[in-house]
Amino acid sequence: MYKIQTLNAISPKGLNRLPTDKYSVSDNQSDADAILLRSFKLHDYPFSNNLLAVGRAGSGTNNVPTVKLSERGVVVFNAPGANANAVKELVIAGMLMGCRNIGPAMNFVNGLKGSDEEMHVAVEAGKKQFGGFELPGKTLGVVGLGAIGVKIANAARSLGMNVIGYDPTITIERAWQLDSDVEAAPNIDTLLAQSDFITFHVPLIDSTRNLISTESLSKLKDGVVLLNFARDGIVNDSAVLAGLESGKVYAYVCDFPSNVLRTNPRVISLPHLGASTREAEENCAIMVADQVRDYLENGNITNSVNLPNVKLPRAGLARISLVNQNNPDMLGKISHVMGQAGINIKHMLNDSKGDMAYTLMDVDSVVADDTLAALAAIPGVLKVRLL
Ligand SMILES: NC(=O)c1ccc[n+]([C@@H]2O[C@H](COP(=O)([O-])OP(=O)(O)OC[C@H]3O[C@@H](n4cnc5c(N)ncnc54)[C@H](O)[C@@H]3O)[C@@H](O)[C@H]2O)c1
Ligand SMILES: O=C(O)CC[C@@H](O)C(=O)O
Repeated sequence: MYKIQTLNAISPKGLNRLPTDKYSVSDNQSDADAILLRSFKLHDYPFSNNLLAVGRAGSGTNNVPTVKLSERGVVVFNAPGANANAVKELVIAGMLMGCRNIGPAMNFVNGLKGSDEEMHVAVEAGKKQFGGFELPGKTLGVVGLGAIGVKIANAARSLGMNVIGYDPTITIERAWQLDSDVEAAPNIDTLLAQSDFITFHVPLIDSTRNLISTESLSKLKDGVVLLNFARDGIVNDSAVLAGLESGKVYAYVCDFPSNVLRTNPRVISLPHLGASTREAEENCAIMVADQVRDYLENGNITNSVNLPNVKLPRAGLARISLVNQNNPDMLGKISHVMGQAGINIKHMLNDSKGDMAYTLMDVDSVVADDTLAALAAIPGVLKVRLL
């Protein structure tokens, strides 16, 4: 029986992929084999020695201590693209809310008093304060052209906007998906200087902190609509406040409220709602549950952030799965142990990602415990399993 610890509400559509005869799923599990979570901050979590996998039912993994888990040979999965449409739709809504002053206009109406007739008079007299502007012909700058950024860039093109994107590590797959009229910015400063709307879709890492800061704010046009549906910290809240006061920033729409900005009338802060649709929650949970199950039962890896994709159809009596450091001669040492045990390797697949490597071997012999112990004793081998 595999033990699965859930640390956030994971859609039952995903949990149902883990059959109850093989999986015990609970939010209070000891010695879990795998953890499923969304935004739970895992950095100080006491991991069990049994832990094999962490499944992030979402895209960002900044709440997961991936380096620490890699050192323990734990595979970290995420669900790339599974919530991208949900975020795209909210960003398009955010752009429209920002340029049409929906927040201040709703506050105005909510504050009206008197009869319906008196209200109609106040509405017609007051509405001029909330006149906005339209999307066609304006330039949207998209920072980060991954699963979400590409969808937003393409949607904005279909709404008649000019789109400029910046992503120094865009993948070939994403570049193929991008509308050919999206312009590539040579650097972020060019994007900041040309855009009327700017939206961020990058992971929170050292190089993406404070992409909007007091310094970068000066590079913006006047009256820009800024959107942050990526992570808290990518846009500096104090810089935005200064921008709102000076007129550099027309409106700020974000998924990460703070006390500095929450009550500002030109700010729309949402409670981290980007991925909160029924469809996105189901997509993420199904994707991550399937990936974790395939790893636990077959050793196959799909969509891991710390290990390579390795997938081998089962063929043989037994399968050995090894997570190891990406050091020279690991395969030589592994093959030597198998040879010493007189075991012929029927199929073998090995690949690496950064400092980590992974090996799957199918064999037709019974594998004794001392062979597994000899594999585990190879310096640099972090996890060995017989499947
Ligand atoms: N608000 C929400 O609920 C919500 C939902 C999903 C994702 N997110 C956040 O959005 C981020 C992006 O999600 P995604 O699914 O598109 O991820 P993704 O991995 O598909 O795309 C991220 C892109 O950012 C690019 N990038 C990295 N550093 C960059 C830099 N310095 N400048 C420009 N581009 C850079 C990468 O090359 C990649 O193409 C996630 O990491 C997560 O933090 C938030
Ligand atoms: O799970 C959520 O609600 C948020 C997920 C989102 O932040 C992500 O990075 O995918």
